[in-house]
Amino acid sequence: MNQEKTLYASIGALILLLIIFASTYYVGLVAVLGVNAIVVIGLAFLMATGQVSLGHAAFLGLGAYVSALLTMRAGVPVFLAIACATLACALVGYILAKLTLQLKGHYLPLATLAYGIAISVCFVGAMDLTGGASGLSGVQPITLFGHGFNTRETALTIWVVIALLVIGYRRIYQGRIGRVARAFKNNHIMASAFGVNVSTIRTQIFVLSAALGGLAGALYGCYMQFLSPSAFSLEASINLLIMAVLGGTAGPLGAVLGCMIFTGVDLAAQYVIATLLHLPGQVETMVFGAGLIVILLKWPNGLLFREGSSRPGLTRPNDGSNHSQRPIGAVRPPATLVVRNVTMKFGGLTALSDVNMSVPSRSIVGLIGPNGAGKSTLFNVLTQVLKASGGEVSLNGQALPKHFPDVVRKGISRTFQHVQLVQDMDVLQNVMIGGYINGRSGLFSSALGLDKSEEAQLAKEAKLALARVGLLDVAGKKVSELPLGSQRLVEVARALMARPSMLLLDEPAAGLRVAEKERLSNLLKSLRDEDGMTVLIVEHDMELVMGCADHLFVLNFGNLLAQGTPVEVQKNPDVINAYLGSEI
Ligand SMILES: Nc1ncnc2c1ncn2[C@@H]1O[C@H](COP(=O)(O)OP(=O)(O)OP(=O)(O)O)[C@@H](O)[C@H]1O
Repeated sequence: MNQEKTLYASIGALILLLIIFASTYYVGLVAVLGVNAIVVIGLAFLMATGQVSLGHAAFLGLGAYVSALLTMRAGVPVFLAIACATLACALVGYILAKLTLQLKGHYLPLATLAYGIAISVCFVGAMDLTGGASGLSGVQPITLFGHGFNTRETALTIWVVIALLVIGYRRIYQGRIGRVARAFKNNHIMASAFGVNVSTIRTQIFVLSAALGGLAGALYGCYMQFLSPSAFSLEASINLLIMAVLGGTAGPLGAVLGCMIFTGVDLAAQYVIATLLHLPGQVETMVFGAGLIVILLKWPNGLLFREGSSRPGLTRPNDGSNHSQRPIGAVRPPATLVVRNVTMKFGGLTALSDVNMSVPSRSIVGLIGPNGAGKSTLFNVLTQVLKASGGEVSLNGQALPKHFPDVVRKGISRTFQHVQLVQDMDVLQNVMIGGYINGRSGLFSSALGLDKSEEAQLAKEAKLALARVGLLDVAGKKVSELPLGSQRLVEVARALMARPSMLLLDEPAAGLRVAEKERLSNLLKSLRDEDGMTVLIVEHDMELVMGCADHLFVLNFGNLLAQGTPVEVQKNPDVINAYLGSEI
């Protein structure tokens, strides 16, 4: 049994023992702990994708009131009311996501703070419905076949829900959507370049976390049988956030442990601050607030479990198959790229000026030039990461799609000048991100475990891609453990996963050793000759470029200075003056 499973088993056993043998007071604590854990599982995943919510207690309250009112006022059966409350919160979450998730920087947490406060104020204001500040009593417990659940049965139900959620969320984290969601936290341009619609996935994950808030709230109401708006205040939201930060964002286990530790510390703090020191309760809030600041500053990805896990079994580098024998790609028709009068201006700076270029299919074409010549800018225009100020680019006679996540679907895959890998993820998972567009599974199919064969196929292809760049033996290592040169090759493997017809490589040889460069050169030739790919490469390593390119374009100050075969370009006096000097 691995460490994670042992922890799960220990937590499960501890909770079960408490539910069976502890006094009702402690069983109640276990129930509330479970309610928090349900919200925090969603909140931690939200944070893993780079989003944060300072108002999640609002969903807890919304779920609690909707479920309670449906059962009390409309006579809806409890389980149906819980489902309705969950759906209602998902709907509100969707609307709020649409309104707020486009916000950048500090504006997003501020917006979540605002709706958290606004919704909790409504709980107090809607006196007729919620009972206002005095609260709502007489909420129905969970009832099955006429039997109302007592505290122990309710706590057990809550923890059964948690067990199911943990299973589902663990699968989501490590499935197709979870993988890219964890990747776009810091690299949303990279994720988009592999076909990920970042805002759609962000919305889905936010909606899911809001729904979990609603579910938790409904269960909370059934346990407490009394609702007070103070339980869903800003302070409650901050406490939930502390639990999520404590547990870390690497998976649901951290979320559950974060809640357990928070509850333990809370009980201890209450004892020390109130009983021993006789200080008012607000001091405890201040201590927790200060704790949150320290943790966020020191461990921004959480304290206990941070990124770095991958689905067990997928990262075994050697499964006995001969990876190097199988070709990758070649599923698309050969690609021809034509660039007409492309101009790119950044304010007053013209990075590209009327550039014309034709890249024939099944060729290796080099794009060279001094620093600042506009090479990377052209790459970004060719993948629609940047919208050209003028001119047009066509692939096989058709204009490029307007949205850059769609470009990879047309067969253009790329690497980046500055390596854009998820440093804390292992190499195999990073490479699998490149195959995103070839998969279909979504959040629910992952949660239900229906993506196993797709994931296995993706892992197989990722190993094949790694074998082609000579890095199969490091598949299970974290990317951060690899030297920069190897990281660049991992990026090449990831780009191959999209099964491109055109590969754009931005300085892939930077940091490579001689033997690795030779391997890269052979790989490029084999991609052209065996897989029928077109390769466009930006590179300062002239030995590599001259050794493998069929044709070269030379940029200088955003203008096309020259083009021709490597031999022609090397003899061109303008190119020698501007870039090559007399070395070559
Ligand atoms: N997002 C941006 N905003 C403003 N200026 C930019 C931006 N991106 C690039 N530039 C400018 O455009 C010019 C071309 O830059 P680019 O990175 O394309 O050159 P390059 O040929 O790739 O250089 P290098 O070989 O050093 O990577 C430079 O003057 C650069 O400062």
